[in-house]
Amino acid sequence: MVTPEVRTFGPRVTEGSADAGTVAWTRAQMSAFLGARLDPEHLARAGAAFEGNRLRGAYVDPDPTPVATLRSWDAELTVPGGTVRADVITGIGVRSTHRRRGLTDRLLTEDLGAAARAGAAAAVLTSTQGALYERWGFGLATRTRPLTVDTARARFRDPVVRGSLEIVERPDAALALARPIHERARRRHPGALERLASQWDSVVVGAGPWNGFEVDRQRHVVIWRDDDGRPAGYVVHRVEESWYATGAATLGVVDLQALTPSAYLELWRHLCSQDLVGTVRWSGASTDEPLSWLLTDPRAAVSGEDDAMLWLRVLDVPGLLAARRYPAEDALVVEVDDPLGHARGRWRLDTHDRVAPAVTAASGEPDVVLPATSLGSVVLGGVDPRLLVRAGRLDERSAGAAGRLARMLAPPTVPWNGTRF
Ligand SMILES: CC(=O)SCCNC(=O)CCNC(=O)[C@H](O)C(C)(C)COP(=O)(O)OP(=O)(O)OC[C@H]1O[C@@H](n2cnc3c(N)ncnc32)[C@H](O)[C@@H]1OP(=O)(O)O
Repeated sequence: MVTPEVRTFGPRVTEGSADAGTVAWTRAQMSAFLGARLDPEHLARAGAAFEGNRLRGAYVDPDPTPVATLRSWDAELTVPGGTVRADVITGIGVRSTHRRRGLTDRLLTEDLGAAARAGAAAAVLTSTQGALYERWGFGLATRTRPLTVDTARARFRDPVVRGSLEIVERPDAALALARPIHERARRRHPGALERLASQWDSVVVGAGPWNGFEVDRQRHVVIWRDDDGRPAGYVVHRVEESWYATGAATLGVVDLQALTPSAYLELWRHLCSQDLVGTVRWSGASTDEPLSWLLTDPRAAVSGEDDAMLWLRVLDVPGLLAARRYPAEDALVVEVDDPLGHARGRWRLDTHDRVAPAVTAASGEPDVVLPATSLGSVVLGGVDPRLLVRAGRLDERSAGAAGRLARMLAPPTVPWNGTRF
């Protein structure tokens, strides 16, 4: 059997058409995900949407179409108290005739190696399958928890309406207002990512390669301004089940970002007070939404089952640990086991200086020993190290070390990534 050759390149689009390599790569990736068959115009749009990304493919010559694909790019990832550069990975797809031959392993191992050499502190992905990515050192770091509101029961405790709302019809105008809000909001949530222009397209107009760039005309963007007229929150929503049969539609929240408690309250008041709406549902909500605390009847807002969102793979342990801030002053020696090598080692994490935590190579006995997957899960603060001790996934070598680590890693807000990719 011929061993496929791995090639990496950037997409090229000139005068409205994508080059042959970009077209073949995009077609292969769409087909691995059972996606839409794109015509040349849309292939060029897909290529343009991938601008600045790394396209990796495994090729069996002379076939110009790769049998396996992977796409990645650099983006800022929020960590508690700061940001790091992360390698964002998506589009891993293998032709059905070439599965289970180690092609994902090759593409992913190469991508992680290149990202580590280029100085990325971590790699992140969202996954179609939960059992897949731990073998490459990814740990589940953030979750979402769907929120469903019965609008007939939702009465807000605070009757005073603040600020003003604007329904922005034009997508470019909506984007110009929403983007700066998101840029500030994402820095408050460990696990949040900077968005590519193409990701904004999919949020605001609902168009992307997966649906043949079909515009979702059900989407509406509402901006909230404070009493001084400053934009401080927005919601993108769409009707999921029409009011036509029942007189009570289900409104889906696509994205909601609020910079202040008032922005959050007023956006939800708006969502829940519309005529012809019986239910509001946000599948991508955080696991600590304050909504039910704003209502006279907390049970008007019901939370569903958690879903896995962001998987994180640490590539640079000292870089990542030194970039975040810690609410507790302490010092621990942490040993990380990593078959791929990127995170392997023993470090002393000293957080006595709250502004400049020290991470140094250590030779003494470790207080905790954990695999790279567990480090990926705890490093943003979304998973308590004591839970992983109970699950046999973190070894506490000195008494109470997992609790001390939990206090050091506690995040300012629960990690949340509201952008699936
Ligand atoms: C970040 C993202 O892009 S998520 C999207 C993932 N892609 C998809 O779901 C599209 C459809 N599926 C596919 O294209 C492929 O089946 C993939 C990408 C899931 C796997 O690709 P393959 O090339 O077959 O994987 P590869 O042969 O490298 O297998 C590597 C390891 O993962 C294991 N593995 C492969 N698929 C799965 C799976 N679905 N669930 C659990 N383990 C799996 C293999 O058994 C192998 O394990 P081993 O190292 O212990 O032997």
